[in-house]
Amino acid sequence: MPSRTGGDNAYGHDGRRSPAMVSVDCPAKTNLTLEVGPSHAKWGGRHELDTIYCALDLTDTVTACEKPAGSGFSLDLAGEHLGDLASSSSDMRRNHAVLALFAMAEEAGREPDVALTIDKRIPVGAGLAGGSADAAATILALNALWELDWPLDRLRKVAATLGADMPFCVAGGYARGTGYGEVITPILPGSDEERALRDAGYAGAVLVGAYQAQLSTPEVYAAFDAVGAGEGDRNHLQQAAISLHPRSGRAVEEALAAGASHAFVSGSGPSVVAFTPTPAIRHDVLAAWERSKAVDRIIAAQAPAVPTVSVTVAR
Ligand SMILES: C[C@](O)(CO)[C@H](O)COP(=O)(O)OP(=O)(O)OC[C@H]1O[C@@H](n2ccc(N)nc2=O)[C@H](O)[C@@H]1O
Ligand SMILES: Nc1ncnc2c1ncn2[C@@H]1O[C@H](COP(=O)(O)OP(=O)(O)OP(=O)(O)O)[C@@H](O)[C@H]1O
Repeated sequence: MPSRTGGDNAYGHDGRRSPAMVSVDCPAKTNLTLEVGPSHAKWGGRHELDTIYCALDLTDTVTACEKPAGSGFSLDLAGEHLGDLASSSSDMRRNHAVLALFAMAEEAGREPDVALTIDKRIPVGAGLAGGSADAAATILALNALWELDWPLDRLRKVAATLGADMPFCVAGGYARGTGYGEVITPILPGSDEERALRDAGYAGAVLVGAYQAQLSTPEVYAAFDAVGAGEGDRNHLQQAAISLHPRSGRAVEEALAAGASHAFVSGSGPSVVAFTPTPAIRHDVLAAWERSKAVDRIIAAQAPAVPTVSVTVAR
């Protein structure tokens, strides 16, 4: 579940002040397992999935503020690594955060008069669901800004109209995803399944190996249709991603050789995630990647993580 600061009494009932600004830190995701089945026309050609999602505390921050009635939306992007979002041809109206604003406005019967800012830290086009995290953050921010107080299920329904990963990103943590990835069964803290994931080493410190290069998710699924899953791969898209971006394969091998308890291509790639159970192993994975230049950038994170919602009330 998303956590919330600003105090339960800050807004929401008669006599209390309304939110003026809402900021949401939304985690990136990876897939601890990703089984890919056949594609279906009814899902626009998307493939059947059975996956265990895991959120990482590598976050983007989305801030939403009310604008004057009739003034429309605005979007500001900040960050050192904006990938293809930085290009002048990048259309703001196709940004996942803006699509989420439109979807929420329609569902709530409101005008999208909102100023959005995104502080981007999640690498773009990296298999880390950065765009989905921004959309999920926007949905959570508007739920608070507009004092909708919709339950998670309703927020997830809006998210599912926008993309496969988005319903997971709304609450993060660990969860099983089925359907085309949008049917979410949470794996709750303290449950047997959660303990099993932790015992298997899927918790704690991770290193994310990131790249300047992006991979297109549809192209990776198309490559999967051609090459299939690699033998023994828990991520069925790994072989396809590596066929398009061989450096990811080298980074996985080096992390495993350096002692990572798990190392794999994240989702559709090209990023690589390595679980590092001890400081010594973490040091060795870092050293291996730095020496070989198998990745362009190394980001430290923790797993799992949940979104946080911070509300500032009007003065
Ligand atoms: C690779 C993953 O990140 C793993 O969690 C997701 O499956 C992709 O999630 P996403 O980027 O939110 O995907 P969407 O935006 O819904 O779909 C983008 C494209 O990816 C492919 N796609 C996506 C999901 C899915 N179950 N099967 C697919 O084949 C389709 O070509 C689709 O047109
Ligand atoms: N807010 C956003 N952040 C990142 N990418 C965005 C955003 N809005 C639109 N996009 C577009 O979406 C494409 C995929 O970006 P994203 O970072 O979500 O990839 P990804 O992590 O590989 O996605 P996934 O793992 O969910 O398939 C990019 O080419 C980018 O232009």
